[in-house]
Amino acid sequence: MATDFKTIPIIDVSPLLAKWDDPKMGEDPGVSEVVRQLDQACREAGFFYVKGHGIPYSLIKEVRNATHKYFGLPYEEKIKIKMSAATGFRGYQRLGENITKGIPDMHEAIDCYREVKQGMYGALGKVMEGSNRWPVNPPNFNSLMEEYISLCTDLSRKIMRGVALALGGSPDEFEGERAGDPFWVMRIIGYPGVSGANGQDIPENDIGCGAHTDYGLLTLVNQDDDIPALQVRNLSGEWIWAVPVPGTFVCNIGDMLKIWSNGLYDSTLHRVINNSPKYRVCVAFFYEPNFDSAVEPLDICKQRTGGTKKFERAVYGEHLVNKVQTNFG
Ligand SMILES: N=C(N)NCCCC[C@H](N)C(=O)O
Ligand SMILES: O=C(O)CCC(=O)C(=O)O
Ligand SMILES: [Fe+2]
Repeated sequence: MATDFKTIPIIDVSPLLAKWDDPKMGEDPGVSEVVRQLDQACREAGFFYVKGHGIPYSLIKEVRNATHKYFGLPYEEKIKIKMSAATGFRGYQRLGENITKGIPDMHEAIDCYREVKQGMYGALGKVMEGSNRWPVNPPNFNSLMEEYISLCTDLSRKIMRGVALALGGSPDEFEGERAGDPFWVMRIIGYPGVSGANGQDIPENDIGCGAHTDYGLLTLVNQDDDIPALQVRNLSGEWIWAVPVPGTFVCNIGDMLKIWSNGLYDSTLHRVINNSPKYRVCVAFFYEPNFDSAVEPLDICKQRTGGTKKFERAVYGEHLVNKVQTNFG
């Protein structure tokens, strides 16, 4: 459960990354210190900044630059990769198309998901079947994003090994049937600056993305360096800014980790408001359980929270499909 945190901690994960595949990683003093910080951040805020992650700043920047270029194209160009139920909800959605708690969000986006081949998960996977839709402009967008996805997947897996230790488990707690074959989601998002929606026949409001929690395990947010817009809600309902810290990712916990941890860690509400005159982009990478993973409180976490389970079992793929279907009406 989130507390009345006022700031979001910064965690240097480099000691964890150096030892991630060492069977004795839990005994390493550097790793133990990272694990302690992860545990505190996950309990208090459900949000932290990650530094020392090893993903080159040049790539992080290039991903955002390419995103600015794509959203800067004329609508007719962007809509060539339109998202629909027929594409497995992959592709471009215009401003106001995504809905949060009944209100259209003032963002446009490209949604991408791990590929789901026909029949891969039976009826469970049907809605998400499809391959990603990539723009031809800017050139190399596809390969750039594929490289980025691969690095974000590796980093997330390693952070989850630290989280597993923080929960008192073995580093492999989230491997295998749980998240050894992680589903991933990536949202490439653009938020017009104030008045940016003018002339597009879209109802104006100032909420770029309404208050929500993320759906899976961990999110890595790559946001523009110069525009504060992401806000995180603390226990008393104050909105705390996750101001950009160049070179870091904002990392937060999703709904499935809340369940697995039996509420030791919570998926914290957050929202986006771009009050600046500048167009803001964010590339959010979501590291999630196996699509068909049945998620229920871990025994080690139940023991630490009074012995009873606080959440019912959820199948990750069902949770995702429910969300996707309500997001687009
Ligand atoms: N895959 C993730 N986490 N996407 C987050 C989107 C949040 C907004 C969405 N309309 C909602 O209400 O969930
Ligand atoms: O734009 C951001 O900073 C965060 C976006 C977000 O919360 C999401 O897509 O789930
Ligand atoms: Fe989010």
